[in-house]
Amino acid sequence: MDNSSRNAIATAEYDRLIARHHAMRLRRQLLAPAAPSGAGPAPDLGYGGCEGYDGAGDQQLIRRDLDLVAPLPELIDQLYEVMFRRRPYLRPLFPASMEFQQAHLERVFQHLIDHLHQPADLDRMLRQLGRDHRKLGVRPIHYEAFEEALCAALRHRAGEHWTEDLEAAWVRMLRFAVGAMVAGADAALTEPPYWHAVVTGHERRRPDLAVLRVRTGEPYPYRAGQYGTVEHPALPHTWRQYSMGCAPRGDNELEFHVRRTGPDGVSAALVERTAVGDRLRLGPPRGSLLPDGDSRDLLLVAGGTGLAPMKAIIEQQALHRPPGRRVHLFVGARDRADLYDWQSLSQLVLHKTWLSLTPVTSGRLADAVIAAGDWREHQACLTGPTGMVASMHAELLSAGLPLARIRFDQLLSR
Ligand SMILES: NC(=O)C1=CN([C@@H]2O[C@H](COP(=O)(O)OP(=O)(O)OC[C@H]3O[C@@H](n4cnc5c(N)ncnc54)[C@H](O)[C@@H]3O)[C@@H](O)[C@H]2O)C=CC1
Repeated sequence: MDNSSRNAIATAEYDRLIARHHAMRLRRQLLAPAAPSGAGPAPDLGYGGCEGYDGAGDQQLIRRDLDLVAPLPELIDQLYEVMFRRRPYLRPLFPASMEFQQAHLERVFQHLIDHLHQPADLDRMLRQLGRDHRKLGVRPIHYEAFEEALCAALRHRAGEHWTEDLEAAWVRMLRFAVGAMVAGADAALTEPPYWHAVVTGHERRRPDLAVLRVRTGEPYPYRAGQYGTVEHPALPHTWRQYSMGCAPRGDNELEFHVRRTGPDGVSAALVERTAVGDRLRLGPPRGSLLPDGDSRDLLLVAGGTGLAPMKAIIEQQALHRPPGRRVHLFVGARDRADLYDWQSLSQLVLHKTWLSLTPVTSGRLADAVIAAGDWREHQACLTGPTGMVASMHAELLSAGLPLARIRFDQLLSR
């Protein structure tokens, strides 16, 4: 059997699994006593929200003994090895190549450990993650398998230095995270776990870059500046994040800007092996680049395909903009030819006195932004390569912009 038939069978099986979950979800909903929408934590896990959880205490314990179990990539490697050995039936829920999955989990663990003293912020992020995990067919039982494998991996790595205290702190952190994820998944019961989409446009703007338009069957409920995950039929169970490059529209059409990062993978498939009429699946929207209820002037700094969410934000501002707000967009590109969306940006900027657009195609993007003005009273949003976001972040902080007013998507940067 060739790869594409195998993939087709795997996808069909997966679709059947998801359909079963849909049916169970519906049944639960019909049988459940009326609950307010967005309600509640999963009662079976007894998740009572983040109140009462001493995240700062666990953070201290975990950090104190982190060397015993570090480096994280090896801990995670062992965790998956144990999990798939003990429960091989879980393997098909994961992509063929585990490399990205492992790196993603490493970022999640690191983010958890770094922010455990702020459980309320984590709670919000984890609920979104739980909502997102519905597309994978993840059930609470899978989290048990994960916890069992994590404990085995921790013990193995710490060896004779293992202590009950250390394991207990990790387990509390994990259960807090799982509780929030299950609560997030349950609160999203009324929406599909993923959306079907058909490609309606595919423009190869650079040898390694395409701008795609897709149309979802059901409305895709996102806000400008958010991102979603995309699965290509050639790579089942492999989901990659891309920001939506237009504001929500009535016709359910979305835009994605995709640069190929390597020879294989979802980005390469989307750039090189995708055509109008192809079908994709989208996971639920995530991210909170643009804060609600703020009317300050906006400083938007985008590097490369980081332009996509900024374009969505500008389109949104053109529709609903707090009175008097000005918006400054800086776009960094490797060179002029790499300003792949220039035509559309120039159109967007026409007749908008509140919007200014500055391309930066030589020198450091951060230097150009800092030299161009006083940003201390602005709300800043940063998107693009991790190094660019990090340097822009540091420069804006030292130029006097408060930390709370510099936004970027932490788990998005590679
Ligand atoms: N919402 C978001 O935060 C989004 C983030 N992205 C990320 O943006 C990146 C875009 O990649 P490309 O289009 O290939 O960008 P690119 O490599 O073409 O870089 C774009 C700009 O960033 C600057 N830059 C690149 N690396 C830098 C570094 N280490 N330090 C300072 N400046 C740097 C370049 O000089 C250039 O001006 C990807 O990593 C993607 O994951 C993409 C879309 C949305």
